[in-house]
Amino acid sequence: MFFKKRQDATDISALVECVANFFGMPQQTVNGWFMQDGGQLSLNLPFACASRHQALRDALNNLDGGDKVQIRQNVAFGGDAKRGHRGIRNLLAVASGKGGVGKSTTTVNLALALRREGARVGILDADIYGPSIPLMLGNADMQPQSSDNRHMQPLQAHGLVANSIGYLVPADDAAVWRGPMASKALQQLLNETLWPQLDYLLIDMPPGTGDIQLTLAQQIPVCGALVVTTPQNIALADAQKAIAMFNKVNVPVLGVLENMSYHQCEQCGHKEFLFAQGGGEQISQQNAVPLLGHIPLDIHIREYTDAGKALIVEKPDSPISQAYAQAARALAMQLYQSGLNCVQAIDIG
Ligand SMILES: Nc1ncnc2c1ncn2[C@@H]1O[C@H](COP(=O)(O)OP(=O)(O)OP(=O)(O)O)[C@@H](O)[C@H]1O
Repeated sequence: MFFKKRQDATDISALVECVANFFGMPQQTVNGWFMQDGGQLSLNLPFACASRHQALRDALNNLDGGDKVQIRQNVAFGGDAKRGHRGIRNLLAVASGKGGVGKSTTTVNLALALRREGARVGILDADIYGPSIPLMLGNADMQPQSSDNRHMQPLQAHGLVANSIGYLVPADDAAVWRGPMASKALQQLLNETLWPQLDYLLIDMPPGTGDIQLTLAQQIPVCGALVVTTPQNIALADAQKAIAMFNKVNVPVLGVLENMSYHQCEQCGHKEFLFAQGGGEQISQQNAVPLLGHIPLDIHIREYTDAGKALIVEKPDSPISQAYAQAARALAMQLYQSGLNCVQAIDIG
C-alpha cells in the first residue's frame, strides 16, 4: 500500500489522543501511525497487539470520524533498520543468568503468544549445549530440508518457524563443542536458515553469562534482550549478571519476566509464593527496566510445553495463556519503543 499524504494533524488530534491513551504512548509518536490514502484514514500499529484491535476499535468508534479509521498492524523494524536481518524485522535475545528458570519454556510460549497477536514469528535455538526447543515444539524427530546442501528450510510447528542444533546433531555431540565451534554453529544456524519474512525472531540463548554468552550477544545483531528470572535471590543475582552483560555490549535490555512467580491452588484459589515474592520488581527497579509480567508455576505449563503442545493455541482464554499474551504485548511495545532510541549495530561476520 502506498500512502500518498498524511492527514493534517489538527484533523486527527482527538483520534491521536485516544490511541496514545489506549497504549500509554506519547501523542507525538502515535501521530506518525496515522496515514491518509485517498479518502481512507488508516492507523498502522507498529507492534504485535491483534487481541487489542477490537477494544481500540470500540474506543475510536466513540469519536467523530473514528469509525472510518482502518486499523492495520505492520510491525516496525527494531533498532537500526539496517539491522533487519534478511527480512527479519526484530531479533530478540531471551536470556537468563541461571539455568532451569524456564527460559526455553518462556521463549516458546511468548513466540506462540506473539503469533496469536498477529505476528510472523520464528525461534532460533541458540542453547547449543542443551537445545530443548525441538522437544517443546513437538517435532524433535524432524530435520531441516536442504536443496543445495548449504541452506536449510526451518521447521514449522503451531504456526511458528524454528531452527535448532537439536534438529541437526545428536545432543551428546554438541554438548562437548568448545566455544568457537558452538559460536560458529550458531552463526550458521542464523545465516544459513532460509527464514521467511518475520516480524520477530526469538533467540533462546544458552543459560549463563560466560564468554560464550558474551560472544553470542555481540555476534548476533539483536535489537534487544529479555531476561527471564525466578523470584528468589540466587536466581536474581544471576539475572543481574545477564543484565550487566547486555549493558556491556550495548544491547538494550527490554525488560525482565518473572517466571514461577507463585502457585495458585486450583481448589481454593490461594496463591503461594514458593520462590519468594517481589524479586522481579526488585531487579527491574534496580536496573530501571520494565517488569513485563509474572508467569505462575503451573502444572499445565510443564505438561503442555514439555509434551510439545501449545497451551496458548489450545486454551487461549485460560489465565496462563492470558498472562503470556499480556507479557508478549508488553514485550512487543517495549521493543518498538526501544527502537525509537536505536543503538548502533554490531553486525554478524
Ligand atoms: N511457569 C512454569 N510452570 C511450571 N513448569 C515450568 C514453568 N516454567 C518452566 N517450567 C518447567 O521447568 C523445566 C525447565 O524449563 P526450561 O527448560 O524452559 O528452563 P531453561 O531455563 O530453558 O533451562 P536451561 O537453562 O537448561 O536451558 C521444564 O520442565 C519446564 O516445563
